Amino acid sequence: MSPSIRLPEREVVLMILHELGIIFKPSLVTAFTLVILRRYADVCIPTWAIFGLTLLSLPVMHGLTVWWNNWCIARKAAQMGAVLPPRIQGRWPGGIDLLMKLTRQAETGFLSEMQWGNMQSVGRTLKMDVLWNGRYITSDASVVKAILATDFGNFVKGETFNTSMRSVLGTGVFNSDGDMWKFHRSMTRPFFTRERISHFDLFDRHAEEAMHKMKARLAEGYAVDFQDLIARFTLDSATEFLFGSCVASLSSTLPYPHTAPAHLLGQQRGASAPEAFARAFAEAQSKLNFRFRMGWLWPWFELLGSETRAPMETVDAFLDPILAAAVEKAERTKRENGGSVPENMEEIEEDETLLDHLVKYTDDRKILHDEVLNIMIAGRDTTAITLTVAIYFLSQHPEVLRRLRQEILEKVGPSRRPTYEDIREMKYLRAFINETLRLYPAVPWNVRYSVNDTVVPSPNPDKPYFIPANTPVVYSVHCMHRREEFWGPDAEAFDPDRFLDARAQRYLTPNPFVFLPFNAGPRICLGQQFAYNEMSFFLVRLLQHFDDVALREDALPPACRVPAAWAGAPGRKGVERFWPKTHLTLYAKGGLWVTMREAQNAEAI
Ligand code: HEM
Repeated sequence: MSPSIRLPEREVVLMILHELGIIFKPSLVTAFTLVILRRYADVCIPTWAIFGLTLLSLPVMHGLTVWWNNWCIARKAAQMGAVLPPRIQGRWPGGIDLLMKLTRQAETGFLSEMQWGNMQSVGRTLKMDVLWNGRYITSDASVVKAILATDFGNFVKGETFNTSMRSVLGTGVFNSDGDMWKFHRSMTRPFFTRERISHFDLFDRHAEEAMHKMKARLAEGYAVDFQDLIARFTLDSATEFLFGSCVASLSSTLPYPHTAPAHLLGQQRGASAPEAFARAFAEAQSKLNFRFRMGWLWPWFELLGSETRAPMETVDAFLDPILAAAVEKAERTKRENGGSVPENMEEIEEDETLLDHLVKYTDDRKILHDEVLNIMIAGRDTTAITLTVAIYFLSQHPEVLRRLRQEILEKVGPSRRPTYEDIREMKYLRAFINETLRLYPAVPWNVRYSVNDTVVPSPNPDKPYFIPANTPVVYSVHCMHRREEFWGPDAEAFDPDRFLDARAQRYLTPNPFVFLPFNAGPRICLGQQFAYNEMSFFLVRLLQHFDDVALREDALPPACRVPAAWAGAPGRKGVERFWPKTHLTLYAKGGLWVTMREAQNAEAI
């Protein structure tokens, strides 16, 4: 067989057969019934009529099924004393125009723009019918609270989500439910103790290298793509934290802006293994996002082979030797100990990495692979994009930068390494990070599937919204974080003080579910404290070295610049100078190119 021929994955074939079965079942039943009637009941039906009725049965039965389903839903809602949320319907059959609009918006629009518009016009929770399938969409904190916490058992990631994500996430913690999820979570949780997550040596080495790299490039007279730089920092930190050996992505050449001379741009061509890994990782996540948007239709786009296979081959080529070495090391240790396994698996030795820890639980390469990859996705891109947006905000708000530096210099001074206690006491720093996470949460959109028929709060306390079993409920933390009723009339403004002044007591304290960058309930982010420490540490180090940040839009390729037509649009769309996009996590289109000024005299701010 020629290597260029791509065949569909077995899973994709099965899904398509299943869908074909659903679509053509009415026609098959009609044809079968008519043939039986003609043959055995002597009913005179000409062949052309059998063909015609079989064809006609397709739209008729489909229409009847949709009508019947809607009728059942309305009846069950009434029985439960509930109502249905407002509905967004397309003009074309099956809401295909909505799907096209969603796709176009994802490509050319501002983050969440279409759904934000829908929610502003019909309400915080709505139902959208795409391809004859209803999905609920919400930015209501009380609904999100029900999904994630109070009615946790009734909302799962679900089989549909699991299947579409499996070729990348496997059955790791992000992509499993029930016992498998509990197993992943319980074997990973002990690793995130305070002692572990405040080992700052690791961050310090990589942060110093990142500063050094940045200074060298700035000295050459070029802007730096901070998104790329920080992704290397988090990749090196994550691999060292997870595997005990870092991939040294910071050691290879940083990208030059597209305007640099050809000989410099040429240096970037052959990507190093870590770079290839990072790129493949991002590509695989983009494919997953596409699948999610397409709903049940996605397998049809992968008839010629899985879209994630190529990027995952690159990812696995990078991961597999690391996993093999860890399993081998664990087996060696076991042999040296006369074949015994540690008695208390929760006990973690001083120099133990997460992978060393995981191999105590299992030597199943697939489980190890999935778990490590999930933690990489969970921990690396989220932290990197939050720091990227943080730097963007520093470039736009010099007064915030000045206050932040002041706090850093007062607390830590111009060169000392910050400690865990320093970071805990730096209130403005925490408020700054929170405000960044509020306006641009790293996971802006998420989804859960209902297990049983259920209800969630609506604006009318006497009439909750009904949600039928097995329905996707898509929740947007990004939209929730911008709602005026949850954050006040200045919800769209960037202002870290809202976490420190009376606004915190007024809005956040009585309703903590309005701020959920790390999720909530039993599936709350395991790495939250690790992330705060890593991000705080990096920001302290950065502002000890630099005292000014300037955004360099001229270094962005023109296609990645914010469209001129957005100027003056309502909300953040009208003011933003970077283009926020999302696959599983958020990213800045084309990167975030900046120049920074080295601090000459840190005491003189
Ligand atoms: C700014 C940084 C971070 C943000 C905004 C963030 C956000 C989130 C969110 C929203 C979820 C829920 C996903 C879902 O259930 O669908 C999550 C889960 C998770 N996060 Fe984080 N995260 C961050 C950093 C980290 C780090 C550094 C690690 C580990 C090194 C980590 C480990 C995890 C894990 C293991 C889960 C899965 C929890 C579960 O499903 O039980 N995260 N995170």
